[in-house]
Amino acid sequence: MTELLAAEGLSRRYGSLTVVDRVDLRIADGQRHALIGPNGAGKSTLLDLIGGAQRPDGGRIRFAGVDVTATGPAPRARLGIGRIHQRPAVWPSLSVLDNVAVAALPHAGRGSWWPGRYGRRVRRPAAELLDRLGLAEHAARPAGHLSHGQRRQLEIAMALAGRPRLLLLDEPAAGLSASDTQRLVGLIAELPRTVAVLLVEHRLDLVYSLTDVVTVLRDGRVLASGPPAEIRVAPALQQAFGAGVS
Ligand SMILES: Nc1ncnc2c1ncn2[C@@H]1O[C@H](COP(=O)(O)OP(=O)(O)OP(=O)(O)O)[C@@H](O)[C@H]1O
Repeated sequence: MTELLAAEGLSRRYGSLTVVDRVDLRIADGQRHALIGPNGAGKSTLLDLIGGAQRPDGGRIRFAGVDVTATGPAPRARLGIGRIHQRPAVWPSLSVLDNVAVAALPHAGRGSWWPGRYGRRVRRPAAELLDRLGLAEHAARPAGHLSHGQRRQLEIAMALAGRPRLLLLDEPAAGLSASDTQRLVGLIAELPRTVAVLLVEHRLDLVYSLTDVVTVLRDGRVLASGPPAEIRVAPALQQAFGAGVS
C-alpha cells in the first residue's frame, strides 16, 4: 500500500513534561489505524500534532508526499486531513444540511461561497452524505437541536464533505448510547477505502473490530505497533494498561 502519512521522531513538550516522545507513525492509504494507551499517554496530543492544531518541538510530518510539519490545520485540511473532536463541533443555528454544505464549500469552486447562493454543486452532495449517514430526515433542523449521537454523525458528514484522505477520530464513541455506538461503528466500517482512519478509542473491542493496525502509547512513547491479533496478546498491552487487559 502507498504511504499516506509518515511522522518521524515527533516530540511535544509542555515545560519540562514530554507528552509525545520521539514517535514514529506511518499510515498507508486507506488504512484503519488505532492509537491506544492509558489516560495521559499523549494520544490526543499526537492527533493535534498530525492535524496541525499543535506544532511539534521535534520531528517531522509528511502527508501525501508533502512536508506539513510547519503548516497549520487549514492547509492540512486542504491536503486531506479531516478531524472529529471529542466534543462534536457543529454550527448550532445552521440547518443540518447547511452545516454539511458549508463544510463542502472549499471544494465547490468559485461563486458558491455563501450558503444563500450555493447551488446544486454543494447541496446535492451534502444531501447525499446526510442520506448515507442516516440524517436525511433531519436536514432542515437546526444542528443545535440534534442529540449528541446525531451531532457525532453530522460531524462525520461534515468531515467527509471536506473529502479527506485521512480522518482523525478522537474518541468518537465517547458519550454515545449503545445503539448510537453501533451505528457509528457501522459508519466507520463502511467508509470507503479512499479514506484512511486514525482512531483514538478507549474501547478495545471497537478498536479490534475496526482497525488493521494498532499502536500502543504510554508516557508519550510507542510501546508496540501491529495488527490487532498481535497487539491483544502482546506484553506491551499489559505494560500500558496493567494486567488483565486484552
Ligand atoms: N495544554 C497542556 N498543558 C500542559 N499539559 C498538557 C496540556 N495538554 C495535555 N497535557 C498533558 O499531556 C499529557 C498527555 O495528554 P493527552 O490529552 O494527549 O493524553 P491522552 O492519551 O489523549 O489522554 P486521555 O485518554 O485522557 O484523553 C497529559 O499528562 C496531560 O495532562
